[in-house]
Amino acid sequence: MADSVLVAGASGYAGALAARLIDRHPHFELAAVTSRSDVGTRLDELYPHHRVSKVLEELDLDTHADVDAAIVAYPHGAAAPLVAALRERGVKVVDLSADFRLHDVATYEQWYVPHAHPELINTARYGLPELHRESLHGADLVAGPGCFPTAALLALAPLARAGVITDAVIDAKTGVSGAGRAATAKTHFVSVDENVAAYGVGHHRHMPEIDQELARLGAEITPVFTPHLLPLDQGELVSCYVTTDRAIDQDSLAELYADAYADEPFIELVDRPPGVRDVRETNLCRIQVHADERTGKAFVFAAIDNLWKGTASQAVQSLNLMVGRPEVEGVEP
Ligand SMILES: NC(=O)C1=CN([C@@H]2O[C@H](COP(=O)(O)OP(=O)(O)OC[C@H]3O[C@@H](n4cnc5c(N)ncnc54)[C@H](OP(=O)(O)O)[C@@H]3O)[C@@H](O)[C@H]2O)C=CC1
Ligand SMILES: CC(=O)N[C@@H](CCC(=O)OP(=O)(O)O)C(=O)O
Repeated sequence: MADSVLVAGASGYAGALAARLIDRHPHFELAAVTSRSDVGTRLDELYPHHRVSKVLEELDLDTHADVDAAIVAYPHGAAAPLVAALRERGVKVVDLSADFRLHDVATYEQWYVPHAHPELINTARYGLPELHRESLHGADLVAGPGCFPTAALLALAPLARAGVITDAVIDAKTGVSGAGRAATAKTHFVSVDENVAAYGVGHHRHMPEIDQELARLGAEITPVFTPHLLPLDQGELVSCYVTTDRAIDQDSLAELYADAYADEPFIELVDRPPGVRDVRETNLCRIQVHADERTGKAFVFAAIDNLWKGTASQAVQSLNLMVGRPEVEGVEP
């Protein structure tokens, strides 16, 4: 029997895509899509390309919580109360926000806002299946990783697990959809078009998440992380420059990554620099490694689609594991 799934915040970029993936999924049934400002509008009026005809409704827990699972696509801070209400009613949840990613509530509150449900933090699993698959099987609450942490952690995990990283620089580029549906002075067409600029310099909210997850993988470092905004709608590239405690030649580096990702359906190892177009509208992460003889550093480049592998399709990948379905179902490469 199909598992019914609610998508809350479906009028936003990530929620709308999640609704489309659930609607097309062979096992899940899209039970309802909710929003505050677009109630009564068909989702395909807002996003014709997703071709989901369901009408957006105002969230009503009395009716909408009668589902097996939910994807919550609210901004951070707004997500936690809904997640808590859904968990209270026994609904499995993938939360796309940052509310349950950081294990330490003080760190969360330092970088975000006061946390409404800190008691749930330790019940959440980090939804990066390639690195934490076992913990996602049967999980009730999964925190979808940030888009930059997804790409950066997939890029760095084999070296981190090998215990060889002493330092890293993560230079990141992203498309504008990462900022969500509402335009701001920073994301307005006129600001972004024909332009490229760094942002969040020295204080981007994904820093503590990357630090936390790298430490879990065995690299207790504070990497440099700087994102740049590009005039793209979707797509994200991280260029990582890694200092290691020993020399690693190209063959050893390539072998390390080939072994680490041998059975991963969504990781593509390639021998030329990946571009965001190579992975557009897929759940793939495409990675190239380069042992740089001149500097002795390991270079790792990773490209994802921020809305897909960076959030919505990765959420479906996790949801598959949470309910015991094949991991690739509905998000096949
Ligand atoms: N875009 C991306 O690439 C990524 C996004 N994420 C995360 O996914 C979540 C959704 O992001 P995205 O789709 O880009 O954002 P959007 O701004 O496009 O969408 C946010 C959604 O939440 C609703 N919403 C906004 N404020 C509130 C509130 N206070 N209470 C309830 N609902 C609210 C909005 O609709 P309405 O105002 O009508 O209710 C809308 O449906 C965020 O937590 C984001 O950080 C994570 C990784 C990547
Ligand atoms: C272009 C742009 O602004 N991108 C966003 C990406 C946010 C994201 O991945 O989501 P979370 O907020 O859920 O971590 C940013 O840099 O904040």
